[in-house]
Amino acid sequence: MTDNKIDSVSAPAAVYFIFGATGDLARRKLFPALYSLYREGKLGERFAVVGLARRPRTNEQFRDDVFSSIGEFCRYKPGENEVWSAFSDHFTYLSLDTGNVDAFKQLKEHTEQLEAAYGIPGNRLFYLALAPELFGSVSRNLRDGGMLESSGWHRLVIEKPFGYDYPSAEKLNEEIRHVFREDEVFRIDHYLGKEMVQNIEVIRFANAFFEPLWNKNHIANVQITLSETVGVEDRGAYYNKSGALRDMVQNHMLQMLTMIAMEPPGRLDPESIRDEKVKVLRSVRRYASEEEVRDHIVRGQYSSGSLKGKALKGYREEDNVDPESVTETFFAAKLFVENFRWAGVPFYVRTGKRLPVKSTEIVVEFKNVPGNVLFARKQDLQPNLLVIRVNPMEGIYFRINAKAPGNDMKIQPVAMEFCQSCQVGINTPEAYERLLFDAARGEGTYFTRWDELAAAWKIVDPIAAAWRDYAIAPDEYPAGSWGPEKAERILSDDGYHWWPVNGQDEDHVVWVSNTDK
Ligand SMILES: NC(=O)C1=CN([C@@H]2O[C@H](COP(=O)(O)OP(=O)(O)OC[C@H]3O[C@@H](n4cnc5c(N)ncnc54)[C@H](OP(=O)(O)O)[C@@H]3O)[C@@H](O)[C@H]2O)C=CC1
Ligand SMILES: O=C1O[C@H](COP(=O)(O)O)[C@@H](O)[C@H](O)[C@H]1O
Repeated sequence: MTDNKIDSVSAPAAVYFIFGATGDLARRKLFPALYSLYREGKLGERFAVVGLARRPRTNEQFRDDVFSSIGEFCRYKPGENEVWSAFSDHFTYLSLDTGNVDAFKQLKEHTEQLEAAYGIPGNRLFYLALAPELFGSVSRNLRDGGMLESSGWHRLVIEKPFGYDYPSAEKLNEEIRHVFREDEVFRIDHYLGKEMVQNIEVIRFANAFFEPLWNKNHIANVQITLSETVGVEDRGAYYNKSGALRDMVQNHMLQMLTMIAMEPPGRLDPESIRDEKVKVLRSVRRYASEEEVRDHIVRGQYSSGSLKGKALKGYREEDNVDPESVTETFFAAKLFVENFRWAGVPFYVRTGKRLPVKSTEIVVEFKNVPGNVLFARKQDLQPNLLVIRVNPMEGIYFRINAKAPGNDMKIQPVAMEFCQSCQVGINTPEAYERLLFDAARGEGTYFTRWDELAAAWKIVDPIAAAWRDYAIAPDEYPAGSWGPEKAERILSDDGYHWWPVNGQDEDHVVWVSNTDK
């Protein structure tokens, strides 16, 4: 087995095994990502893709599935042309039950033929687009079926959710680690693949004027919003067991928080960056008592309401959801990173389904200057904001105070904006594309290391336990609203408010943005 060296130019020759090839994730994200990488020349020609699932498919049927998935979800559209034909030739399908070791032996033979045909030196990437309960048995059968005996590298890419709580995550991790080394495991958090989340470290560490201000002396609070307009769609059965805390907070929200709060790493390599992120997670204040949880956390569930004039049903009426469910579809919290840099600075986070807009934004609110000394109209002074727009708009927005044109010394907030999506638009690589490419070239920075996951569960578990033990049920909010009223209160008690996202609620703040005009 060779080392997991990073190839920075293009993906090395490899076989990609897509377990769960007939499923939703493969169809919506993985096949389109592979096609985009191919179209951009990042896969080269020395690769093969093997689709694996239980239901029978011929190679032709499988290629047809891939074709329609790409047509629907990829930013490059496949025509019935030479490019498509050359690409699809790389795809084959094998019907396999992950519990059957003999099927893996058959897979080994199939793989060796492909490797000989394409000149692939035994590099194998296993993408598990499967329910997590199957991760352990797949890992074992890959080993017992001889799939890890090739001379190249072996990488295991796994999806969230990684466990239901810390003990189950630890058990899952042990099962995987019996077979794969930590540096061979790539745990996906697709938020880490988003352009603007990756941009945070550049904004912070490549600009002279942010880092000196990036601390408790100058930052009043940080707000992280990940709002969705969708409900639970057809994922009621999964979501009802998970809820917003496990579905979004344990992973995406805490990952964004760590990117904002981490110390500059000694070097920009995966381990140094992830070392710093783990330190942040370990410094997050843990809430466990009933009082702490009630005071700092908001748990909500949407009831019937409306959005853009469309009537929407409540969560409990959704398919495959228990009509008496106490699962939260909204989560907000006031968190603290208890270290020297951030002592006393609140990090307000909120995420929810059936909110008014689809938006992920991070707002860093700076402390105000002592306005009453120089400026008569103190109320004109608005705090400086740095807004990182993650999704769906991508860009950076910096709000400063300037003199309003005219004879009076009147102050108005103005915006300086870099709208990345206006410039590169739909060509921005999608998160899965970037992460698949990173995994194929052994670049682990934007994957979650086990100790990060463990630390995140240790923040989330006591909250879930307090909700259960003290019967803290979610507060209702009408679909299409910004969550329970208490979500405003956790800020207003401190003299703050949520800054509007996506230029919503314009009377709250002068939000002069080129993209919003
Ligand atoms: N869909 C999404 O957008 C996202 C999904 N995820 C995660 O990705 C994983 C896959 O999700 P998703 O694609 O939605 O799930 P689906 O239920 O759509 O697909 C599951 C896949 O697993 C295959 N499968 C199930 N049991 C076996 C088995 N014993 N042996 C071989 N194949 C099996 C199914 O095929 P068959 O029945 O033919 O065997 C199917 O291809 C999950 O962990 C999910 O949480 C994470 C983020 C987003
Ligand atoms: O992981 C998940 O993320 C999506 C939101 O992702 P985005 O990239 O569209 O913002 C969420 O809808 C889903 O519930 C969750 O499992």
